[in-house]
Amino acid sequence: MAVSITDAVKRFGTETAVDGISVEIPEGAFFTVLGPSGCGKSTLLRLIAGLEPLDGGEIRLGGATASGAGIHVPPEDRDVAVVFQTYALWPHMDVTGNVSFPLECDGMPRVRAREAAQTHLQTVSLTPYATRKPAELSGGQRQRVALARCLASGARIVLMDEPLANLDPHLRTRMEEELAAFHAASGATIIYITHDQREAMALATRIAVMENGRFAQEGTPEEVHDRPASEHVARFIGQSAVLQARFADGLADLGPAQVPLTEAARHRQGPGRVVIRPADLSRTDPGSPGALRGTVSRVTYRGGHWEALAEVPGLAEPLPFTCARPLQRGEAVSLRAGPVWAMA
Ligand SMILES: Nc1ncnc2c1ncn2[C@@H]1O[C@H](COP(=O)(O)OP(=O)(O)OP(=O)(O)O)[C@@H](O)[C@H]1O
Repeated sequence: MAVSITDAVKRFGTETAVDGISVEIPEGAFFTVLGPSGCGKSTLLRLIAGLEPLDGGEIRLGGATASGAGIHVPPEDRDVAVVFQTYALWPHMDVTGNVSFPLECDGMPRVRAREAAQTHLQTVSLTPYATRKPAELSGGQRQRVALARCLASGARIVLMDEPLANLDPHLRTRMEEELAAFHAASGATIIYITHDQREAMALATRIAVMENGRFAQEGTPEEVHDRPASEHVARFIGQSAVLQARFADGLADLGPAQVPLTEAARHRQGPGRVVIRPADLSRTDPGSPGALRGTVSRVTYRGGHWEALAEVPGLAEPLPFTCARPLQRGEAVSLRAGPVWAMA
């Protein structure tokens, strides 16, 4: 395992920012920690980097204890590089210097360090900017300098704290592709923090959804999206309606209609809740069996398709669905659901 965390605890005064997290992060993973502001994401990253001491538990990097009872390996002695939201570039050095300087500090002769920097700048398509100062670069280019510096460090574990947060949406999408390419080129284990679930889904091989200092769920993007373990996870990842239901014989009785459960949820019996996402809903005839008949309450054009909500009498929340043609508020709509995921 690249990173093994066992019962990690970090307190600030009376507040517990990290509250007993355990996780195994395999070599080469792109591991995303997703959660709302203040849930403890940055603190967890700082613990892994060694920027904060642990109050309890253990962190092992590459099999060796880095933080634990009586042990705290300093950040510079961990095989870890950190990319921050603010890029942390040296303003007085040019792009090449920003990449080569850490290598020189590690004892590499100046000429060799600058040659190595050029190779990494080529990887992130920054060769034409090698002699510019950070102030003469766009946000995306500055972030690429930070990535080149990471590549140069040769660190096997790269920690990224919302590295795209300061970029405009268009550039974010492009940088996501560059991060995926960076991951492939470096083969490093990446631990990536974000509160943007779309970004987490796009990049991660595994996602942990964090809530109040704990991992509410950890798994592949498909697992946390399709089989959320709790209402918090269901609501944090993608659009959904979470509805009370009664389960029997592979069906969820929602009141107005019965809908089929997914294979993995078919064993459920008794009361519980279902998660209905837009992909679970399709238009149907009002008279067809299982039809959920309602009224369109909101319509948003999303370029090529429309996102809408339907209020269905007897359901506590509106159903989110997508449609290929324009709809009107107040229009009658019939939807067929399923198979849908069930929670206890
Ligand atoms: N140095 C500190 N001293 C005191 N409290 C702190 C310190 N660092 C973090 N905290 C508290 O710990 C909690 C978790 O903070 P953290 O920065 O880890 O959250 P986060 O999930 O990264 O939030 P954001 O997405 O807003 O950056 C917060 O309530 C915060 O106020």
